[in-house]
Amino acid sequence: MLFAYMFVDVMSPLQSLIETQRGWSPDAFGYYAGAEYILNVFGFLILAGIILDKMGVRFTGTLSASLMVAGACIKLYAISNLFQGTALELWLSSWWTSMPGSAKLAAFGFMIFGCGCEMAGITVSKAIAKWFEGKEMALAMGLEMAIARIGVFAIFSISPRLAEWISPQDPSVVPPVAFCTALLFIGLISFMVFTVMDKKLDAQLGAKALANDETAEEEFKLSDVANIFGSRLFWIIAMLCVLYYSAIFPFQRYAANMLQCNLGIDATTASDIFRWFPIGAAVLTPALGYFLDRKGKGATMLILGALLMIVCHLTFALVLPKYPTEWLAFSAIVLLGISFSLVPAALWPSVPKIMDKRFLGSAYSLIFWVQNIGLSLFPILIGVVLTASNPGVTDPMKYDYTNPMLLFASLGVLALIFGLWLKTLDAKKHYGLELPNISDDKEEKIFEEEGRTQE
Ligand SMILES: C[C@H](NC(=O)[C@@H](N)CCCCN)C(=O)O
Repeated sequence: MLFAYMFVDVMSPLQSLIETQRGWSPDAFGYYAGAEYILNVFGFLILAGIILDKMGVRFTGTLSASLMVAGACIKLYAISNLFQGTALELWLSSWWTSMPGSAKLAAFGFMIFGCGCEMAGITVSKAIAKWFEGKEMALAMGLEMAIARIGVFAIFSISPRLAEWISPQDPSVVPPVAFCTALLFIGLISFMVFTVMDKKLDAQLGAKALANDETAEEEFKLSDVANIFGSRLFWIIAMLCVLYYSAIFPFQRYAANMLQCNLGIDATTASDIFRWFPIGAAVLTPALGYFLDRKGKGATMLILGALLMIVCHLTFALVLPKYPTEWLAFSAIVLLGISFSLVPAALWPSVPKIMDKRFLGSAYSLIFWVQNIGLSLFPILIGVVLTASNPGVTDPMKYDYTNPMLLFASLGVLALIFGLWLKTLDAKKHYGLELPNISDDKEEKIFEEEGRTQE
């Protein structure tokens, strides 16, 4: 996942370079960036969940890593000199001319990569749920997410330097993309090593099940997908997820410019403030996972995370324009980082508590699917609101971000409502969302108590 998240953002700091080198306009860049989610939104993710539950973690993980490598290779070829002047490039450039042939083929590669990336995301979640059932599951998920956030932070720092590495006078987008493609190959090999370990775990679990005289797990059926869609709890979690993440990932794209416009600072200073957001989340998510494993309070963490997000986005919308100071922006970014630790740390480990093990893959994939719809639509909506709120503004340093930030804050309010609803339902129906994941202590205590009474 580290290498996948690095590949996702490898081109983000190189927008101006690809514009001068290959003629990608900001619009073309936007279409390319949105391509990551397209096939997922049009149903691939649903299929991915079914494949995961039918074929298992090992097959699906290998398939998803292979898709990521294939997509990355297509994108690398599209932006390389090798592709320039080929018959395919000339043909691709001959229609929808505002989107150069290289951008179209790169977007196609990114679509394939995006299928692999989200498929890998659900596979990893299911694999962690399997490996850490009744143990430090939230800590393991938190560490996995922390590593991914470090990847985002790292690639923002490495990518521009790699672009200048071979020829500082004539920077190119090829070395960073080639570097990340090579990392994805390493990721594929790592997953193959994991499949060997996972086979061993299955053998151990099988032996244990036989020893305990357990019957085989019930098989996944296609009708389970319909059952998930019919579950009110699924929809509450999915809505919370789409509303919360739509105010985070799309915000990430606009954050640096929003800070520049409010504070009148350059892009580097804005990035220097903003980078504390993924780093803060990387540090805190495993710590909160550790807390959740031992103390529980998952639903409360979701509510707190949504509340913090509302405070931060309202600060960016209403307070920062009036009191434009770097410390205020920095404080709000740090608070948002805390929020971005609370919600993911609590959300993903909650899914195995409310969904049956045999269709966990489909449950994750359907939540990702609903989330992907929001992630693909909200950047467009924010762009439209930003343009409509700034008629006649041509200087990109002079945008008024009040309305887009209020829109993000309102997503937080809706996420909060779903969080409160979830907590109320949990209190009534006892799904265990507020309970710790680790039951050993409890069992040991009961055992000790029983031992004492027997004595
Ligand atoms: C675990 C979770 N991942 C997701 O929500 C992914 N569906 C979306 C990743 C988007 C990266 N372009 C997370 O990262 O918290």
